[in-house]
Amino acid sequence: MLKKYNYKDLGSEQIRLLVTRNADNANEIGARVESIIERVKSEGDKALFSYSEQFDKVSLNKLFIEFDEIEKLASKIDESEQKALEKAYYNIHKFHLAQISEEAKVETTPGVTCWRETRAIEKVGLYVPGGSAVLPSTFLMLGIPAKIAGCKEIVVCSPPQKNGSINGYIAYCALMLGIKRIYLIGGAQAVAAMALGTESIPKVDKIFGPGNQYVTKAKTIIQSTTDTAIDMPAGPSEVLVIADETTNPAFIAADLLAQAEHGTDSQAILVSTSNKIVEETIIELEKQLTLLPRAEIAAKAIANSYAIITENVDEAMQFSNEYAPEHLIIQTKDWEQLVKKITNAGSVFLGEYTPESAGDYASGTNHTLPTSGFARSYSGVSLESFLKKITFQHISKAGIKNLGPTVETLAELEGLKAHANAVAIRMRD
Ligand SMILES: NC(=O)c1ccc[n+]([C@@H]2O[C@H](COP(=O)([O-])OP(=O)(O)OC[C@H]3O[C@@H](n4cnc5c(N)ncnc54)[C@H](O)[C@@H]3O)[C@@H](O)[C@H]2O)c1
Ligand SMILES: N[C@H](CO)Cc1c[nH]c[nH+]1
Ligand SMILES: [Zn+2]
Repeated sequence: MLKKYNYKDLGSEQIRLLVTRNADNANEIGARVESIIERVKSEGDKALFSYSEQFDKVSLNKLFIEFDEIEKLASKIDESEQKALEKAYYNIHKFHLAQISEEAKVETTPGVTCWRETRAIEKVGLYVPGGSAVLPSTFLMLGIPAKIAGCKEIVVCSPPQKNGSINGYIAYCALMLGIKRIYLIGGAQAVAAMALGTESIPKVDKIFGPGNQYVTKAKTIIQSTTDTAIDMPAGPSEVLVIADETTNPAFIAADLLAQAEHGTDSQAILVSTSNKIVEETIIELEKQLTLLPRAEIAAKAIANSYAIITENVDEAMQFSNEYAPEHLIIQTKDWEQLVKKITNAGSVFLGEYTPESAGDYASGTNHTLPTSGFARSYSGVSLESFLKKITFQHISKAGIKNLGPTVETLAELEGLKAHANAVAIRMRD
């Protein structure tokens, strides 16, 4: 069950260890992923067929399914399920559409105009996880901003099901998104295939999407070894709940378990000013766990998690900022006062009636978020993730006369005469 610590008893080294989420077998995962990437590089599709047999236990005869099959699979899902996916689509679309922004042109010096224009990243790869649970919600979280951005080529990979196909929910999302082909590949091999290209899988410019430790490791390796970019490291799910003496322990337990059920390597942290609430949450966790189909997975994740008791909410916030959680839930009576004090978090859920699950599925925000402390430096996926901003400038004849001497002086002081000449040559009458 949840281990308990008193914040005031923790030294800086203990805090450092508590906020570090290194997997026990990180070296083994790294070595395995490197060899998967190498094999995809040298063998292409052949390696992909082989890894599907090895890891997904499926013998595929083709690496993708196309529109006819997607349409057939999508038609089989219940109307109520279609409606729920459509409602999620609508809200996610509305939130991401509002992220379109225009920037003004700026005249920095008379005759010198600078501005930025936005262009979509042309070829993007979306990874939709499907190992322990199939996540159509993730398909919407990635596909909707990619479509709004106007990406020309959208390559989608998701692990094959045991029948060598995909499930109807993924198919229904593909129909809504207008995506006509889905590649049946999972894990590190999918990331490698999209970064390097194979006979069947097109190489892309940027890879998006969450996944387990193999997927996340593959993304970080390809980011530094190929010219394909990634959105961020978005690995095993995490949540940190800040609670005080007024928080409902049943709500806390429910929110902790919602992330714990994703995988045994998920983390669910409670930081509370009240020991009583922590004790009651532990009782609630035990009660609610017994009702979950994925109780075994969730129990293991909870065993890897902990509760911290602090003197006040400011101390709780301080720990949360050090931990930099993927999801931060603040359920204290004065949650408004803590908002400005948040410095590191992927996505924040405020108040008693804001479960994190709402953001996972349908409130509108994106659930593809940085984990493992990367919320200190990365944002979650948004429309911007699929866009590039290109800077432009135009300088008139009068403008170069105004700016030229400054550029010449700076070029001279750096000893770069050719730079100075490129300006001087234009300033002669
Ligand atoms: N951070 C986020 O934004 C976010 C969002 C959604 C989900 N998630 C996380 O995504 C993860 C999904 O994980 P998953 O496993 O269910 O699906 P997944 O699709 O990420 O991984 C499945 C694939 O892993 C590979 N694999 C499995 N065992 C392997 C092994 N021993 N060696 C090499 N490769 C192996 C297989 O190729 C398989 O197809 C969860 O940890 C969940 O918490 C994170
Ligand atoms: N909580 C996950 C992000 O860490 C997203 C998700 C998908 N489905 C359910 N939840
Ligand atoms: Zn979730």
